[in-house]
Order: sequence, then C-alpha cells, then structure tokens
Amino acid sequence: MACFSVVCNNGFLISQETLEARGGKTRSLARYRAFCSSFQFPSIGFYDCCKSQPRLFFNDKLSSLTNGKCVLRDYNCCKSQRGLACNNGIEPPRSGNTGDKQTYLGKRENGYVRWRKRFSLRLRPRLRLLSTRLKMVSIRSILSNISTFLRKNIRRVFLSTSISLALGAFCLFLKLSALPAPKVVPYSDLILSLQNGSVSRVLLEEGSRRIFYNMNFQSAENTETSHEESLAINVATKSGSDIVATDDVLKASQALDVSILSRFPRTRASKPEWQYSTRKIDHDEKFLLSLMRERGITYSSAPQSVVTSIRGTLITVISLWIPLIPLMWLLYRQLSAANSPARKRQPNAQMVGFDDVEGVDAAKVELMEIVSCLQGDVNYQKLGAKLPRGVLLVGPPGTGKTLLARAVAGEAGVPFFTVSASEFVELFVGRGAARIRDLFNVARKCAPSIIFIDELDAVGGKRGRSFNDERDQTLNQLLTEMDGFDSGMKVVVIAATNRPEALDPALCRPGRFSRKVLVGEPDAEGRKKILAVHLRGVPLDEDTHFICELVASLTPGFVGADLANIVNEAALLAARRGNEKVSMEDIMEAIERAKFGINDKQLRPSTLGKELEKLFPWIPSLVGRNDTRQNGLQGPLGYQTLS
Ligand SMILES: Nc1ncnc2c1ncn2[C@@H]1O[C@H](COP(=O)(O)OP(=O)(O)OP(=O)(O)O)[C@@H](O)[C@H]1O
Repeated sequence: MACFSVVCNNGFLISQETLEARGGKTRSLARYRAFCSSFQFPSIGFYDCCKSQPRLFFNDKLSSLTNGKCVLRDYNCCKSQRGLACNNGIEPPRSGNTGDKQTYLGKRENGYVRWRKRFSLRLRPRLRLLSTRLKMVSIRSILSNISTFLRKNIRRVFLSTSISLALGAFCLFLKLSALPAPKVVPYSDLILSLQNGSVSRVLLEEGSRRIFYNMNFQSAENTETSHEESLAINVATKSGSDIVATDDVLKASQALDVSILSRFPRTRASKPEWQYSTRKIDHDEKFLLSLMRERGITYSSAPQSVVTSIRGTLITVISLWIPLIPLMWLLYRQLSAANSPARKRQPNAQMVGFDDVEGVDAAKVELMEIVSCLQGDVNYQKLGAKLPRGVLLVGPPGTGKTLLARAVAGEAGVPFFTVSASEFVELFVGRGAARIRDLFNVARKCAPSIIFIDELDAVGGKRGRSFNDERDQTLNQLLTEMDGFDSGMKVVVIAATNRPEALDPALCRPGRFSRKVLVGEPDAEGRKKILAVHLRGVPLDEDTHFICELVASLTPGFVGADLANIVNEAALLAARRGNEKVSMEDIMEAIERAKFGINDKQLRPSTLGKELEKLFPWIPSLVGRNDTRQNGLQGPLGYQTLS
C-alpha cells in the first residue's frame, strides 16, 4: 500500500490519498485532475520518486514535466528517500496531517517558530509560481496580441495618440514659453515706491491693466533691503516724522508686517525682465502719470509679447473646450450610431424556416411566392410582371409577423436586413432620413436582398398630423427610396404593423407596399399546428397529438405568441416541480395562468372547469376527486397553483 500526495508546485499540499493498486492510482489521478482544474491548475504530473525517471501519467496538454503545475508524489518513497525527491525538484508536503517527518518535527518546534511558519509570507513558493508564469509568457505572443489589438482598434489608437501628442505639445509649449514671472504686488506698493522715487522704469501694457516696473537697485541683496527701507521710510513719513533716521527705519521695518515683506523676492535665481507687476486701478491713470512725470521716472507702453498672447489664447481655448468635450463625445456617438448601416443578417444565421410558422397559411403562400421569385424559380419577367417592391404584414400582436419575415429570410437564402422603424427616430433632424438612405444603399449593393422593417407605424404614420418634422422627413425618404428601385432590382421590403389604419396612404399605394398580407388569429386547426411546432422538443407525459387538440380547443382567440408562452410556462412549472416530463397538469395550469393571470384564483374553477366539462366528459370526475381539497386554490383538474 502506498501513500500518495498531490503537491502543487507552489508547495501547498492539495490532498493526499491512500492507494492500493496501480489501477486505483489511475482513478485517483483522474479525480486529481478534475480537482486541480477546478483550482485552475491545468496540468498535473505524476512522479514516482522510487524510479530514477519521473513518470508522467497525463495531462494531454502538458508538454514537459517541468511545466507541470502539480505533482503527484509517492509520499512513502519521499519520506524514505528525501534526498532523491529533492534532487528531482519535489518539495515535501507542508500539511501537518500527513504524518511525515516534517510534521513530527513541527510538534517539537517552539511557539515562535510555529508562529513564524504560520504567518510567513511564503515568499519562496510565490517566487517559484511567478517564475513559472513568466516562463509561460512569450514575447512573440505579446507582440502578436499587441498587433491584433492595434489592427482592430486602429481608429481609436490613432485618435487617442493624436490627442495625447497634441496635449503633450501644448504642455511643452507652455513649459518653454514660460518666462520668469515678475512679483505681483498691490497697486499701493507701486504708488509708495513712486513717491519714494525708488522706481527706475515703468511699462504700461497695451490692451490690459497690467503695469510692470523695476526698482532703482540692481543687486539681488539690495533688492529686499532697499524695498524694506523704502517701505519703512513711507511708514515713518506717514507717522509725521520728517527726519528719516536709521533708528526710525529699523523700528519701522520691525513694525512692518512679515507678510508684506514676504511678497518680495529673496533670491533671484532667474532674473525676470520686470521685477514687479501690478494691476491698474480704474480712473487713476491721471494721478499715476502725473506722479511719474513729477518724479522724472521713465515710463512707456508696449503691446503684449507674441508668445504671451499665443499662450493666453491657447489656455483660453483649451479651458473653453474642456466642458464641451462630453457634449462633443455624445454628439459623435449619436452620429456614428446613426451612420452605422442596418445589421446584415446572413441567410445561414437564420434558423427559422416556413416549417416553424404555422396557422397563417395564406400569408405563408404569399411570401413563399416572393421567395421563389427572388430565387429565380418563377420566371415572372417572361409575362412582363414585376416583383412586388413591398409586402405589408398586417395583424394583431403575436400572430407571427416577425417570425414570417425571419422565415422568408431563412428560406430565400439572400441577404436580409432587419431594422425596427423606431431606430429611424432620431434626435437630430435629417439623421433618420440618412439612415434610411444608407440602409437602402447597402441593400441595393447586396441585391437580391430583403429589408424587413418592424413596427412600420413608428415612422410611417400619416404626415402633417404633428409638428414632428424629423419623422416626416424620414417617411419622405422611405417613400423616395421605395420609388427609386428600378424594376429589375431584386430588393423586397417587408414591413409589419399592428395599426395599418395609422399608416400614411402614400405608403400603401401600389408600387410601394402594394401587397398587404393579413396575418390573423389562428383557428383551432392553426393553433393545433402552432402547438405542435412549439412542443417539438418538449418531453411530454401524454400523447402530443392529444395535448395539441385539447389545448387548441381550450384556447380560442389565442395567437401564436400566447401558445408559445403556454408551452414555455408548462415546461417551467414541470421544472419547478422537479419532473422529468411535462404533464397534462402543467399544461392546464399554464393555460390558467395565461387566461386569468397568476393571482386570479376565483375565476378558474367556474370558467375553465366548465369548458373542460363540456369538451371532455371524463374531466368532471377529476374535478370531483380533487374538490375535497380545502384550500380553495385548486384548478379544475385539482392541481394546485404554485403562486
Ligand atoms: N404562426 C406562428 N407559428 C409559430 N410560432 C408563432 C406563430 N406566431 C407567433 N409565434 C410565436 O410567437 C413569437 C412572437 O411572434 P412574432 O414576434 O412574430 O409576433 P408579431 O406578430 O411580430 O408581434 P408584434 O406585432 O407584436 O411584433 C414567435 O417568436 C413565435 O415563437
């Protein structure tokens, strides 16, 4: 008897197993494989440590043993031949319940060592795992992934790269064009400095309120001191003293607010052309000019430098565009969605055929004729006939109009473009018309082809009834496109609507939707056939024919969608009860639900029961049998609703 352990290559013990024979080992390995794959260890290897050559049992996808993620190891063997196992690159299992030597030693370890073992970061196995993963990564696959991504998203990549480049260039320009800025000071400082006569030059910028000025002193050290001095002088002057003594100056400078002083530059790493700048006060120009003239200060005016004005313009433009970007994005999405051509359905993708549509035989015949014409089976041109340009399927909801159109596409084997008319209703005037144009252009290119417009009344309503100009334009475009086919063009437009009376008369005139096909409610025979279609893949307790007949007789006025829903509901109820097959009880309950809703319990026994009683004489006995139930929730057949 040998004991085997499964050890992942990160050193964790997954499980261990006692195996009796080689056959048992194989079974166990299969289990391990499932176990490992559930832990996302896709491959498992088997080492027989007693042999010099490790033996690999599977995995099919495992190319080499060294890439194996998990190793099944002969535990007993490892215990006795630890050295050999380690030479083979196999780590001993970490678990304590294996009873191996390590665990035994572990019991004798002091608390600190045990604590360290438990809370250690297990760096070694992690690093090993990382290196294994890195080995699996190949540069070629990364490059091919990148190239595939680039090929698929070339437009997006180009757009984002150009935006990033533009932003980068803009930032670089800002950086390069940034001049050493002058110190911004209050206007009063300028006046004080002018009164002291410490200002050497003044520049008034044209077209703005900015004033630049330089002080008399040149050296960096002097700048601060002189300014403090000048301010101190002013303070002293303000206090009424005419003699400016050094002591006064010092006192005054101490009295000066530190914050005022801190406004002035302490260092002059990069010397700006103008030391100070301030903003002009309105209606004070006269005073300023007279002061400067009085003190004999050089002053001039100059326009803004070109770089500064470009910089300013760029900053303004970008800051204006930033809030507009989301709006532009929305607009772009709208326009691009509007430009996308209708979904083109390949004939093979249509799994619906005329066999799947029942109970609407007249409509089927009409449409089958068109399919034959499109396929060229009927030579209608020989007699000078033209292919109808449009077929309008009219009928109550759920009678199978859409299904019929899909069947036409499936049978005709020509490109099929399906679109819902509401997709043409656009926010922007003219977009709906453009979409119609695109759709018909694509269909013409793929001729012979079929266009199916579902819920035509969404755009085909009578014109001039509302102020919706966009909808009228869309309809006009549809009318024009339908006129625009030349007689030889094999493009057929099939449309479906529940409200033919709401359509614009121009749409229904001959030459457009000249053929109107009524897809009405199916009769009992039709319902039976529809049920047979939907019960095709459903396992039933009873005979299908019998069920179809029974359900068809119980569901007058039901359309195809209702019948499909009954079958589906019955299957769901059977699944809820845990049954393997759908029973008559499930079907009856599904009919009840369809007729009266899930919570309408009072109506059921009186109405449906009576109907059943009339149709099938043996049913009352069932009702009687189940009437013994006290809860009052039973159906006519005695089944209980699950609601
Ligand atoms: N004649 C039919 N034969 C088989 N199944 C049908 C039939 N009529 C309807 N069904 C079932 O009902 C579902 C809905 O039908 P469909 O969408 O074609 O109805 P519709 O007439 O286009 O309804 P609406 O006018 O509301 O769009 C179909 O997917 C199909 O499962």
